[in-house]
Amino acid sequence: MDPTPGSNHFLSLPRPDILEGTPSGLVDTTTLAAHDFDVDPRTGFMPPQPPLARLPPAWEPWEAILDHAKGLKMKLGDTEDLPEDEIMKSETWRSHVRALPILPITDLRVSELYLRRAHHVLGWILHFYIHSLPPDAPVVIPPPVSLPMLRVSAQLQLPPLLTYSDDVLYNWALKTPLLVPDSAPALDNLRCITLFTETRDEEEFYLASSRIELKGVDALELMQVIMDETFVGDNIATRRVAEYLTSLSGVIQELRKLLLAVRENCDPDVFYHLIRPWFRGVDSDPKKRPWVYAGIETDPSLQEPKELSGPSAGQSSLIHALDIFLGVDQYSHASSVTGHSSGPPKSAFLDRMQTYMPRHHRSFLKHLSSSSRPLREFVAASRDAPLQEAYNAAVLALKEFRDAHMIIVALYIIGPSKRPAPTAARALRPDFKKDYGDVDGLKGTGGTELVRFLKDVRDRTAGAVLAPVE
Ligand code: HEM
Repeated sequence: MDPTPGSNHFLSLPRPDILEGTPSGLVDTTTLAAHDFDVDPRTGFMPPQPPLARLPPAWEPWEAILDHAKGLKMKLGDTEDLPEDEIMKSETWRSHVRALPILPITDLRVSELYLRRAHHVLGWILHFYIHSLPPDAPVVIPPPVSLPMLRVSAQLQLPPLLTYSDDVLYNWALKTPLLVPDSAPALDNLRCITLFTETRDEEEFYLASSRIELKGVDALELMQVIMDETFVGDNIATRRVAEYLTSLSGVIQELRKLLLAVRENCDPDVFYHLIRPWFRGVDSDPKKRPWVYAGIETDPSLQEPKELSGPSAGQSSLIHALDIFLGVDQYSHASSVTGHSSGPPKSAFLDRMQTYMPRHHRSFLKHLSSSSRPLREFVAASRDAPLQEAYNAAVLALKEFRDAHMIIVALYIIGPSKRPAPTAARALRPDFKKDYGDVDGLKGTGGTELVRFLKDVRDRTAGAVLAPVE
């Protein structure tokens, strides 16, 4: 796919260097829809066209070494009783990574699509490298990966490791070509480009999120029309907002179903033992090893990375958008909900996760939260019982989405970590202490003390429900 299509095309305008900024008076042309926060009316936070699947030939060494890693079906470095030939196989691959040339990224900066693909490829190499290391080896990312990754990440304003955008938003292709050109892909017409394990389970894990993102377009559309109506604000608008909110509850219920459907093709034990450890960031490493980006000291323009949590759907802009739009974020994003009870102070987990989102999506969320007519205030001020009921139903639908999410977490993390509990999938609201014993030490890939954190966010979501109109 040529990311510079035709000399008179919008995307062919020079991409402003992100570190230097857009010259004053000029629009941000880093992506076609940058002026629209890169949110597409057909595909939402997913790009409307399948993401670039290969970099130009100058960066073929990265693509080739990633292909090599995928083909080797490497095992996790901390696999118990790993046979000697597996240890040698991954060490040989890592020695090839260390021997790569340090490729310049200057020419990648012409296109956001090149940079996205570079972050994806380097992120995957970096995680293959770190998580295939023997468990006691220090984590030192060699300069041929660390330096371009830091430089690409600075351009994209993302942390230098895999993010949700690498494994979900920009990790798909069409199974079969679209029947109607430029339409949104059907939910069952997606496949993934890059996987750690080449298993259907891993692909389904990412695609569950992709489907939620695509279905979420209906929610984004409703948010838009509701916002328009709240600006009108008369009686007819109030009635319409109530109707749209009822539709929004229906969409959130659909998202919940899509989330629960991950159980159809993703096996919890395969996920927990074989897939999930590849995602670990620095704060979910059981050995608490620091990550060293070797060579960083040779380039004064680079900064020591501060955010190194592994990819998590907590980085999905869609769920954040729902929180913000419904006014739930003042509860769920409260500064006390950090996901950490010990260690250095952290900011609210969900706010921290926004630094892992593509920057245009981050700006979209900022724009949404600075609305001069916040929905929750509009509903509270209306004293209109049907409107309030419709609003509360939407908030509760989001809480039910989080209830379902806890079922998934019980099934995919807590169960396998304590021996599988066959009833967990069917339990509506698992009693964690009773069913699984002490789970306080379990960490999410985002580094959270996951049970306490997820329960806290779920319970706080319901905190936004408005008291009935008297
Ligand atoms: C097998 C599937 C899944 C598992 C095992 C899982 C696990 C987790 C865990 C452990 C966390 C805690 C934060 C962290 O440390 O990363 C989390 C957070 C989160 N996950 Fe998932 N997740 C799954 C699928 C999804 C999907 C498909 C979505 C929606 C796109 C989603 C949305 C979220 C959100 C929004 C958070 C932040 C907490 C919140 O807002 O409630 N998850 N997930």
